[in-house]
Amino acid sequence: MKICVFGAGAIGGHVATRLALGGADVSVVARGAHRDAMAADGLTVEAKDGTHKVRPRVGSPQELGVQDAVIVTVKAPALPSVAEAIGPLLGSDTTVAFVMNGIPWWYFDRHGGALDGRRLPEIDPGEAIRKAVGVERTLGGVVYSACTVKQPGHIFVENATNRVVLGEPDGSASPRAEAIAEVLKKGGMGGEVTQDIRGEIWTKLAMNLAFGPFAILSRMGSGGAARDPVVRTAMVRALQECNAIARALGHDVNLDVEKRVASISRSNHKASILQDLELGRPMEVAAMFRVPLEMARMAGVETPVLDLAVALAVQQATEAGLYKPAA
Ligand SMILES: NC(=O)C1=CN([C@@H]2O[C@H](COP(=O)(O)OP(=O)(O)OC[C@H]3O[C@@H](n4cnc5c(N)ncnc54)[C@H](OP(=O)(O)O)[C@@H]3O)[C@@H](O)[C@H]2O)C=CC1
Ligand SMILES: CC(C)(CO)C(=O)C(=O)O
Repeated sequence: MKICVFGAGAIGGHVATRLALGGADVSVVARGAHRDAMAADGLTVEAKDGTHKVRPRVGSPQELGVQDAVIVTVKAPALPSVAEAIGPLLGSDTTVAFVMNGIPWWYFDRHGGALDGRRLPEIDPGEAIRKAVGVERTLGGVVYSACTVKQPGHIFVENATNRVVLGEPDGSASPRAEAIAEVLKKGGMGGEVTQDIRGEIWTKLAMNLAFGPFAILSRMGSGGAARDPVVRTAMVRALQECNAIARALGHDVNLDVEKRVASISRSNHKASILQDLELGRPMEVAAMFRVPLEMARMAGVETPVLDLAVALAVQQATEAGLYKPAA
């Protein structure tokens, strides 16, 4: 199976390595020093199950040509640049899986009900990615793995259990998702296929939406912020509000909020969106914060704690020049 990982940074580098270990013919699209290092010396992944070294092909979409599957693993603000470049990788049967955090551009496609077909212009300005890829090629994806690019060409994986969940926007059984999941499993990463990918998206997003704004406001790792009892109570309420949005949108998400907050309190992890703020990188504010709250309004759900925390966090991101609210 010919698979290209587009945006092979921390997560994409890990996924590309697992796909290569699983026997796929893997290539990567990347940029800068990290791309140059992968082209020169291959990709090294330092994980709990060992250090793995693979040599994916590194090139531009024109050089790599049509693929069986493309896995997109950029941060959400980079999607317009993916839309501009992805064309040469796509043939009539190419599957494109978006394995990213936050609400995806296709969320209301093939959704059914009153909200079916709603567009999310904050996530896909000008519908660039929709026009470039099309929903018929699209698979949703959620990833559980804590990865960083330690140095160009070298990915560090913090946690022992890593998995990717894939699913069709229309909730159907999916041989094309199964095919990718199988290769990931052979490569040593959990690969699962779900018939409720939106429920999976909300389950993961709850962590980003409920903890990310407090990380930005406190400038602390989530564990540090959660040790303050007032902040901890606010986090519990924020998670309850996330549950309520997901349920109002029809997903049987019922996170054990106390358990999740207890687990984040023990962690030293610094939320990725705070890392982006500190490093001056465009922040995934639309996909992780603003659009989910827009969806709460669509579903008629009140989210007072999230509203305040997100409004203050968005101010910080805007002040830093790392997020520009849609006009
Ligand atoms: N890292 C983690 O532990 C986790 C991340 N996620 C999610 O996964 C997604 C990816 O995150 P992560 O891997 O951390 O991000 P990274 O920034 O590490 O990786 C994205 C890579 O894509 C590259 N890129 C962006 N646009 C292009 C382009 N047009 N052409 C070529 N390369 C491009 C970036 O280059 P450049 O650096 O030059 O911008 C970067 O190397 C996000 O949605 C994130 O929230 C989910 C779970 C955990
Ligand atoms: C823990 C979580 C989900 C949110 O803080 C995260 O991993 C991140 O955004 O970095």
